[in-house]
Amino acid sequence: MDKRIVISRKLPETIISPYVNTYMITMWPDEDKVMERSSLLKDVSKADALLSMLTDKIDKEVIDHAKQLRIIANMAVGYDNIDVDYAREKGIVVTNTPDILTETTADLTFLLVLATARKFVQANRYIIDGQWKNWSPFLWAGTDVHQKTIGIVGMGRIGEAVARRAKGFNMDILYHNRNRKDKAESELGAHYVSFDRLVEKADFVVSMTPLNEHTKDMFNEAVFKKMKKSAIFINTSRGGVVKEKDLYEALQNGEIAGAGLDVFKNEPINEKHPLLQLENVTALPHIGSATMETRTAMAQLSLENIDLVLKGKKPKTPVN
Ligand SMILES: NC(=O)C1=CN([C@@H]2O[C@H](COP(=O)(O)OP(=O)(O)OC[C@H]3O[C@@H](n4cnc5c(N)ncnc54)[C@H](OP(=O)(O)O)[C@@H]3O)[C@@H](O)[C@H]2O)C=CC1
Ligand SMILES: O=CC(=O)O
Repeated sequence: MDKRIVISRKLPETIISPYVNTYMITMWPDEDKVMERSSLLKDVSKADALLSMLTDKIDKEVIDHAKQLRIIANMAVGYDNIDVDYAREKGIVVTNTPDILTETTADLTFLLVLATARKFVQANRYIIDGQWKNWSPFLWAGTDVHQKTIGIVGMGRIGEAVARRAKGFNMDILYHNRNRKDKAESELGAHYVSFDRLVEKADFVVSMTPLNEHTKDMFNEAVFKKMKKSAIFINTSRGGVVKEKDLYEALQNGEIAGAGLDVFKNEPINEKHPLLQLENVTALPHIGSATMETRTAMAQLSLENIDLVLKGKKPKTPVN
């Protein structure tokens, strides 16, 4: 037992137990509090492996503190919280958790499409608050999802899984990527269009792109102005792809009809944030992949990657 794994959030014992006789494991004791920066810096200096969360900023400072770190296993598919290039420079492997969360995240994304279109959360709050006095013809009338046009920006693993759900609702599927996806076009009947055409034509604009220097703030004032006034914007990728002030103004001024948001620029978003005051926003606390099955699989894959690298083998899901 000479190798040390640092885990930056409390994980269930059942997930950790296969490794406790092989590795020294230092685990942050809190499930819902981010590991303090000072503890991260201190612990990483002695670690051979770090199992990080998307809430940990793994930047040059952290990497420079690491003296013998061989792997950063991020318990997420997105890795915009990690300076991957610097890790590579230092010979540290970075891994993520692709595929195993695809269907779960697509379910949540499509849930946001439906919930936002049908004002699900607002109608639920209305009945619980005792405001329902009568059935009436247009009470909480939303908009149809079936047979509408969905536009997916970032037609990758999750984007395609969202498109499969949209096909089941007889939707027209538009998508935009930097590269065309022939299989998605032939199997799902998805149409490749420019970003501008997608935002102009779609009834539901869904963001599924990773956050990077090219996608940062890609949904901004000019883009919201191009959307239909009836359009609904869904974001399950990263808050950083949206200029939230511009989104707020578009929603407030009726330039678009609604938004379903699982992710925000600063998480957790403050409950007083202007976006959360709008009736036409359905908001969730970054729970795209949050099912017991999927989160367990993500933690297990992260530990498998660590185990492989510490045994001198190739990890299953490297990003660098
Ligand atoms: N809310 C949540 O809980 C979750 C959020 N996520 C987020 O979803 C993201 C996507 O995950 P996943 O589908 O597995 O990733 P993939 O890498 O499979 O898909 C991302 C897609 O985005 C496209 N893309 C990249 N850059 C651009 C760009 N500049 N413009 C347009 N398209 C672009 C890529 O295609 P191309 O290279 O051809 O452009 C690719 O097809 C993650 O990075 C993460 O941020 C993931 C899981 C859960
Ligand atoms: O946001 C979640 C992820 O896996 O990325």
